[in-house]
Amino acid sequence: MKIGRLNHVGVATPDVEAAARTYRELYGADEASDPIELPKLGVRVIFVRIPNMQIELIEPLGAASPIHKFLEKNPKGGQHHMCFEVPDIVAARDAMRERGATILGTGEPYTGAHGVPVIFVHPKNTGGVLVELMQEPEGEHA
Ligand SMILES: CC[C@H](C(=O)O)C(=O)SCCNC(=O)CCNC(=O)[C@H](O)C(C)(C)COP(=O)(O)OP(=O)(O)OC[C@H]1O[C@@H](n2cnc3c(N)ncnc32)[C@H](O)[C@@H]1OP(=O)(O)O
Ligand SMILES: [Co+2]
Repeated sequence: MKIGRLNHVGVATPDVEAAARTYRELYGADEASDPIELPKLGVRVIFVRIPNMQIELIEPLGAASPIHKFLEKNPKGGQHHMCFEVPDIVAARDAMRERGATILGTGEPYTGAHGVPVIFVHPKNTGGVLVELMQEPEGEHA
């Protein structure tokens, strides 16, 4: 198993609309989704679409949000994770385990913000970088 395309970089922020405005006004990145609330995932998201990848702006949603603590430590926000596509998320999870990595949560892939299954690998396994792996969307390389 080897990781594929960088699908998105996750950026945590206290305010996804304000952050999207910055990417539009400072960098001309003017293709962005409306805010999307994902209560089961504990985040509110705006996708800023740039060529070949996205910036996933995420703000906490609900008391149990997984990014609360991150924003306590980084009140203005910051780079949060990188997400790579894999052809088979279950095979990828198994390979990560075989290679000694810690899969976060229950260890089972679950549906992420793109409607496909994802897993997260603990930052300690990647030199302090939180890595998300996501099932390659259907027809990606059609
Ligand atoms: C899934 C929907 C969407 C998508 O793309 O589909 C998203 O990507 S939503 C993104 C938000 N969801 C997640 O991040 C889920 C996985 N994350 C987690 O389970 C937690 O955030 C976790 C365990 C990575 C950290 O949780 P927390 O900060 O509450 O726990 P700790 O303080 O114990 O952290 C342990 C250790 O990790 C360091 N840390 C925390 N967050 C990050 C980060 N984003 N990047 C790098 N390192 C991080 C933290 O500082 C601790 O380090 P230590 O040296 O032990 O103090
Ligand atoms: Co993500």
